[in-house]
Amino acid sequence: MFLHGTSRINDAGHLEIGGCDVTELKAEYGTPLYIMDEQLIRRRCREYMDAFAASGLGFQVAYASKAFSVMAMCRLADEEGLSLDVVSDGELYTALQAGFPPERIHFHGNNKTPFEIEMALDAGIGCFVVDNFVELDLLQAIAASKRVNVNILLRVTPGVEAHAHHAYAATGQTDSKFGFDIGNGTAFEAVQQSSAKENLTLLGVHSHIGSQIFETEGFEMAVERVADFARRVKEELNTEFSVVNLGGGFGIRYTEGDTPLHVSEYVAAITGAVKKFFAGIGAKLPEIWVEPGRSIVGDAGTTLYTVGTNKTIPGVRKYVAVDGGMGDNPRPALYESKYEALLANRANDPAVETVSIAGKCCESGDMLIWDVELPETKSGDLLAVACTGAYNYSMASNYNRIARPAVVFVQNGQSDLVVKRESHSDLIANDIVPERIAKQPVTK
Ligand SMILES: Cc1ncc(COP(=O)(O)O)c(C=O)c1O
Ligand SMILES: N[C@@H](CCCC[NH3+])C(=O)O
Repeated sequence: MFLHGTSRINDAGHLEIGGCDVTELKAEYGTPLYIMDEQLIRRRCREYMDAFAASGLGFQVAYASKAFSVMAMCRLADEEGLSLDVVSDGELYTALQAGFPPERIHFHGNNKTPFEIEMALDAGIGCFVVDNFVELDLLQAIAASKRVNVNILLRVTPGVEAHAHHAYAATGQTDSKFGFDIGNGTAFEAVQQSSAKENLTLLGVHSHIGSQIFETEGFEMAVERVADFARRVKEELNTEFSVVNLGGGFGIRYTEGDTPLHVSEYVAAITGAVKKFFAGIGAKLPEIWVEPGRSIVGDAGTTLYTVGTNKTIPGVRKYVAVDGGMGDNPRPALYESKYEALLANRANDPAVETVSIAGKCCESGDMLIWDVELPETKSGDLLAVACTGAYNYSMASNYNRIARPAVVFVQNGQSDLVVKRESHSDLIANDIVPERIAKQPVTK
């Protein structure tokens, strides 16, 4: 397994992250456990901030909290000077409860409810990324009823087919549930309509082409299309964009075959394209906003499991089961995502067998890794799966009524619990047995 960030093998042959031996983390917090390398998260935040600062353009780096939305992460993002992208009342609530400055929060989503819009307006968030005509009218109506003005970006689809890791993660193409299409004229129509809405201030446009993208061409093409659009809007409507948000999607290394660029290379490509394609359109270049999620937290996360049972099917394969699975990491089942793993309590032992890592859910598709080379595993061993910081905790479920794991931040030999492990009582906390049913006589 590739060792990310502060991960290393210590003298005892154990995996250590942030100076914490994972066998000790298991003793203290149990498994499954999400372990987040705080230093690596901060490093990624700074790589974005420094690269944009070096570009000389105005900018905001908004952490896409959908990747991993917990209060400690919101605080960390604030401390590092990032803005925040939220996509639901729940993510907004998490951010506000963490004390995240509302003026640096951007609200996304293709179906914001009236409740969510009111909540965000009451909180005084910095900007709505408006997705469609229904929302445009709704936002204007609610803002007018509250007598407030609100900044908006219009989400556009630039018609770029990005090389995302899965079709479900591509969003820049015309056939997408998100945004106003530039190619068919709806984006232009949206700018016209926005200008006529008294309580809305149009800052510019937003384009997010997809996720886990390794090359820069898609982003550069999106900038070119958005710049062409900006030119038309300026010429025909005399409206200038002061902000262009280019979304997230910057890839990370999950397994050997993944070839992400350094953060600075993505940023240089984007800012270079903005300087090139926006030159001569307006009096000054727009501010550039981005929304990285995966590339801030993805490789900082490791999930620690305890090995339980195994099953060998001669001539076919050996299954090794761990105490978690698709409940804490649905990505292999959903996108056939690939991961690397390490026997964390005997990390220096040579690999002697090829096994497949199964979860404990009642689903054949509950497989974390097909075919990984490991030392011979025994019940009670610890298995670490790398790169689980993004879209794992945030996409976790209680399927089979399995409690969601705890999350710890580790740094400099210290571990801090940031999410408690769910308890059995948490699992039934919202259950109600109506009296009508409770009173039924028990049938024999
Ligand atoms: C609108 C928007 N912004 C930002 C992101 C974050 O993307 P990523 O985690 O790939 O950086 C996403 C998710 O793909 C998104 O849909
Ligand atoms: N959730 C996805 C990517 C889509 C993210 C949000 N648009 C993943 O785990 O890869």
